[in-house]
Amino acid sequence: MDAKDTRGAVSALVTEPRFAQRLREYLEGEQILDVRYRLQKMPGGSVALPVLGEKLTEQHLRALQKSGPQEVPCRLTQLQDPVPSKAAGVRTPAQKLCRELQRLVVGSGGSWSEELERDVPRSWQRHGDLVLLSEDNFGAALWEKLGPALWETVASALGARRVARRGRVSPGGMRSPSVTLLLGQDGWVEHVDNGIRYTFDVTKCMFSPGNITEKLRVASLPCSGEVLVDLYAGIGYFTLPYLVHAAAAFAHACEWNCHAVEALQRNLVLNGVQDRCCIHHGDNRQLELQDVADRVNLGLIPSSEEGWPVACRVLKKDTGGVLHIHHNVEVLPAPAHLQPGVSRDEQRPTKEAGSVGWEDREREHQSPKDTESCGKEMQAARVRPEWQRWAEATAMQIRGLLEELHGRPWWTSILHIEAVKSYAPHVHHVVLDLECRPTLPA
Ligand SMILES: C[S@@+](CC[C@H](N)C(=O)[O-])C[C@H]1O[C@@H](n2cnc3c(N)ncnc32)[C@H](O)[C@@H]1O
Repeated sequence: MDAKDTRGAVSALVTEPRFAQRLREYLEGEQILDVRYRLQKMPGGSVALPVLGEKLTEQHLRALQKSGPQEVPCRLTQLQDPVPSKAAGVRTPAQKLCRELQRLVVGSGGSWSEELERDVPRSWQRHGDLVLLSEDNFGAALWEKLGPALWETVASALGARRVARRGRVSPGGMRSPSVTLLLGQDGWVEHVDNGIRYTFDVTKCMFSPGNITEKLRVASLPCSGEVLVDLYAGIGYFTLPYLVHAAAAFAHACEWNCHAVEALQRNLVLNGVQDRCCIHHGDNRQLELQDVADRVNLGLIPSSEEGWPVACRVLKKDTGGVLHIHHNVEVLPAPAHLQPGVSRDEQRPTKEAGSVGWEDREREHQSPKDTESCGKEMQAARVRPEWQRWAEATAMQIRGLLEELHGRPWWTSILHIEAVKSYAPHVHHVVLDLECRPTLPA
């Protein structure tokens, strides 16, 4: 049966108005009425009923033409400009995408299947006019046969002009994304986050939308007059909020990926803060800087541990400062029987449960044992014990590094543990705000 849709057009059966109701009932009964589109009046007064072209068979047409009381004289046509029904009007972008792809596949001579339907993306990242698809979709062999029309359809269904697809972030320290541009000339995009403009090439730099809460938190930190060292600056995800909103006086931004450095340079200019930032292009472990920072950002996961010695070196040796240490902490689920009255679902970590702060606590004259008392306070506030244990071990280790470096006692204090996001099943990206000060002579 040659009743395939062509791209943008919809198959329909045309009949006289007096047969329209009977035809409609038949098509509904056979589940081939295309409810995504309205019935359409045709020139000359006939009525066109949209049908699912890929399901309409020769048998259907024969049954309709068969003489007798059920006879419905009709002919097949293509509606070039179908009008979406009300039901179609409330479709989500994902449904719209699926529908357009279905039409493309069928129109190209293929047949739609559940496998293809499962292969259609349900979510994506949008960067202005570019949609970034994940690596999990369009795996079926048939997609490739559709050529550029596939990506043109994806773009038009999602109201975009460019399409790119992500592979896995390459395992090296550069965190380079393996993103391929599928439609469009280049991968440069622009984002505005919390009033800050970021531009970067999606095919060359990583973007972490999940870090938005941390970017907002950083923006609200009181950093007036401070010097920041951002050891893993990337395109400036954190450097910029520190400079633009948190009023840091100056930032040293370390980054070894030349593409990220290029984006960072552009972003500093875009936001008018290029005079307050020095970019150190290279491996931060070789950084020559020391004794300059009031605050050090260590935004690398799964661990920034390799940067801890350099973070200690750049902290001001007479007054110390605050480290913001990112880390992925693994949380092992407690057996349900050990948690009376708590279902497994309730045990699942949530962002809200994990965000704890006690900025109000007295910080003067703290000694290293304060780390322990912080621990009790945090547990009371439902910090995961694993986060707590990791934070305490880190605080001890950093204190050791600082004492070894300067040959005198220092204290460290856990100010806050922020849960940024969790990765299934039990890995949590957390940020430890650690205050580090040299102990004043008695
Ligand atoms: C997670 S990404 C970007 C970061 C941003 N802080 C965020 O969380 O969205 C970490 C950045 O650190 C850079 N990087 C990793 N190790 C580095 C090193 N030893 N020296 C300098 N840059 C490094 C990577 O190239 C990458 O751009």
